[in-house]
Amino acid sequence: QLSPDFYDAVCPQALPTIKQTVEQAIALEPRMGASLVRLHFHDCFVNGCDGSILLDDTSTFTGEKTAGPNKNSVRGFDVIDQIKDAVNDVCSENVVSCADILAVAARDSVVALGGSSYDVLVGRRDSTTASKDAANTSIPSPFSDLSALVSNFESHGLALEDLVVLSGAHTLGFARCVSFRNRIYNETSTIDGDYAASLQAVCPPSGDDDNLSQLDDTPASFDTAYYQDLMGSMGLLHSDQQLFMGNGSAADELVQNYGGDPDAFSADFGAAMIKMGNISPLTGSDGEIRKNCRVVNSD
Ligand code: HEM
Ligand SMILES: [Ca+2]
Repeated sequence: QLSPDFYDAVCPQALPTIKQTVEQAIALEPRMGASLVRLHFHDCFVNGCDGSILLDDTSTFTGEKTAGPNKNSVRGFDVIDQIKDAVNDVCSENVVSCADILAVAARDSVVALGGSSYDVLVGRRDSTTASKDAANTSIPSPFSDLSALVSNFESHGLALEDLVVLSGAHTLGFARCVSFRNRIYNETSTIDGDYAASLQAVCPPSGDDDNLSQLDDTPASFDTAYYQDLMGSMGLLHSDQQLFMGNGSAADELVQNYGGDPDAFSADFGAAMIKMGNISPLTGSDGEIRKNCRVVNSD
């Protein structure tokens, strides 16, 4: 039901406007591209790509922002507000959904940081609700083993191939010390020693939980360094290194393939993002087009 030209008739300026705002934000801070890609992922994995992650908590409503995987971690909400304001100006406030803004902003971020473009499918509508519980249970944990990661992705209709290529999003951005502390102190058999030592310098055994480390060697370039890092036992997260354990598994082969084939990675990444973006969208008369991405419409 989603289509690449949903806005062509109703607001031809929608997609160019989103792109322009994304490019401005990334010019100010390259990491914002990573943060926007992740927002779309954390939206889609919680009851589908319906903009639920964008709803603010209120005194009577608890949304997804304070769920474990999101709290003190997901970012980019101000940029989504800027984009929404800009499309509300060129279209009308009830035309472009927040869920579509997330999908398009993710694509534009990938492209701005050097990835290949793909046609985003649009026409999603926004939820009128959100689920902190679902956010806690549906988003994969960085402490999971491969089998749990595969099961999680399968529960969202995604296969091992999708898991490996979508994890390639970790070619961008950063993680906090709390997300990789156990790996750098307790997983000595699967981590490069010099790499672990360099990380221990920014992430002490306790405290400094929010200190950051880049997820791959080139956190502002959409490239294959992530896969090369995995092959060198330099995956930052436990879940990253689970994709390459050097035992000739199907996951290992996919990592090896992408590590040596940037074109295949870029092409397959785009296809997998489209697949992820198709998870349970609201369409037709379901949901609404939010006027403000942070709150459900009042009328
Ligand atoms: C396979 C399971 C995955 C796990 C366990 C996982 C886990 C994580 C964790 C723990 C962080 C760092 C958060 C923090 O420390 O604050 C992170 C960052 C990130 N993740 Fe994932 N992730 C997964 C898959 C994905 C996918 C599928 C995408 C997008 C398609 C994605 C995109 C990102 C990006 C871009 C960042 C950096 C964000 C920034 O710098 O603001 N991740 N991920
Ligand atoms: Ca990179």
